[in-house]
Amino acid sequence: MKLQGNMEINEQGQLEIAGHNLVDIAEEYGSPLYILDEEEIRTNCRAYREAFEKFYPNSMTLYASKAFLSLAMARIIDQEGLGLDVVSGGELYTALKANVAADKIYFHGNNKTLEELDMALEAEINAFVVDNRYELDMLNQMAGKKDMIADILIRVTPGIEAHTHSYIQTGQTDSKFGLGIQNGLALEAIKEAKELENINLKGIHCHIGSQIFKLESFAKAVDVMLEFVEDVKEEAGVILEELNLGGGIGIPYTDAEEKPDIEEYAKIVAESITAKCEELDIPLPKVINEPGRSIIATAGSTLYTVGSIKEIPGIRKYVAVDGGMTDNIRPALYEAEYEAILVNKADQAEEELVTITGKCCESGDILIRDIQLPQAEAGDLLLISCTGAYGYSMSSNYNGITRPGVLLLSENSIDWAVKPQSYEDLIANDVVAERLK
Ligand SMILES: Cc1ncc(COP(=O)(O)O)c(C=O)c1O
Ligand SMILES: N[C@@H](CCCC[NH3+])C(=O)O
Repeated sequence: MKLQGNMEINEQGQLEIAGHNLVDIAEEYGSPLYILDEEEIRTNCRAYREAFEKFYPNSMTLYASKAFLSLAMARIIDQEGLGLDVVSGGELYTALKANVAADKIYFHGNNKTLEELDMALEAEINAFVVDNRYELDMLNQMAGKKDMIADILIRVTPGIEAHTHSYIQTGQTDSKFGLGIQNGLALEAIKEAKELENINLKGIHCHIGSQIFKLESFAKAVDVMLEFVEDVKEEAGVILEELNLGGGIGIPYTDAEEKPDIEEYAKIVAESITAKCEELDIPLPKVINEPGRSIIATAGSTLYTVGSIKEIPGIRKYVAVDGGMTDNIRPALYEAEYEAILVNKADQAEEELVTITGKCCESGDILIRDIQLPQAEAGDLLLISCTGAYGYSMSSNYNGITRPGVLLLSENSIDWAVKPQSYEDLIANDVVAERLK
């Protein structure tokens, strides 16, 4: 397994993160456990900030909260000078509770409820990324009642099919998100927005998908989006000042994948915008980008304890751990691949081929199919790397399994970003049971 962030193998052949021995961490905090390497989060944030400052200063990077959000995470993001993209009342609530300034928050979602729109209006967030005509009308009415003007971007689908798993492609015309450029729906919405009294249209947004390795896909999106900006100017007389290009840079989950470079991404985006604006003779827009995965994925890993081991002669050896699809749904949902290491045998030769399974009652609960590891035994500690994005945030209580805690590690501190759930937490909301006693 490639060592990520501040991982190191110590003299006893055990894995450490930010100088903390994970064997000791498991003893003190138990397993399964999500671990976050704070310095790695900050490094990734800085990489975006510095790259855009260098190549396109009129820009803002928002962290896509859906990848992982907690109060501590929101504070780290804020301290590093990034804004936040939220997609629900819950994420907005967390961001506000963490004291993130409202004008650094953008609100996404294809079906924001009226309560959520109201909450965001009251908070005076920077902008709504309006996904459809219904939302546009509701927002206009609600802002009108409050005597407010809602700043918005309109989410459009540029008709680009990014090279990624179909479940996480979002830029194509046949998508539940946004309004199509090619079929004219986006332009119609813009013409309507222009006429609405309580709406201020600042710009447009697109997100072509997630886990994208080909940086040219973003350049393609820039071209389509700016051609649309030009059309909007001609056809509706509206100057769109803000261009939000979404998130999506991939990260290498396995050694076989190569890391797209954040600086290279910013450079490609900046160069394509500058060239296209010059060609179309339109003003340079303010650029927003919203990375999630590439900020938090490599900073996170999951620590498990090995339990049962079953060998089916001539077929497969299953090594089961004390978590599974409840803490990481991505292998089951997207056939996502991961790498792992035996923490307490980190310097030993990888001598057997095994399959890592979880403990859920599902045959599909396999975390890693076919991985070379040192000889595993019950009680060994297994760490799966790069689980920081969409691990905890997509976790569930299936099979009555409690959500593991998220431990934030830095050189000088260890503390819970989120405490582990208890069995009591599982039944805390079962109110009617009282009557059935
Ligand atoms: C609108 C939007 N912005 C940003 C992101 C973050 O994407 P990623 O985590 O791939 O950077 C997503 C998720 O795919 C998204 O849907
Ligand atoms: N949850 C997805 C990506 C995010 C999709 C959000 N638009 C994943 O784990 O890869």
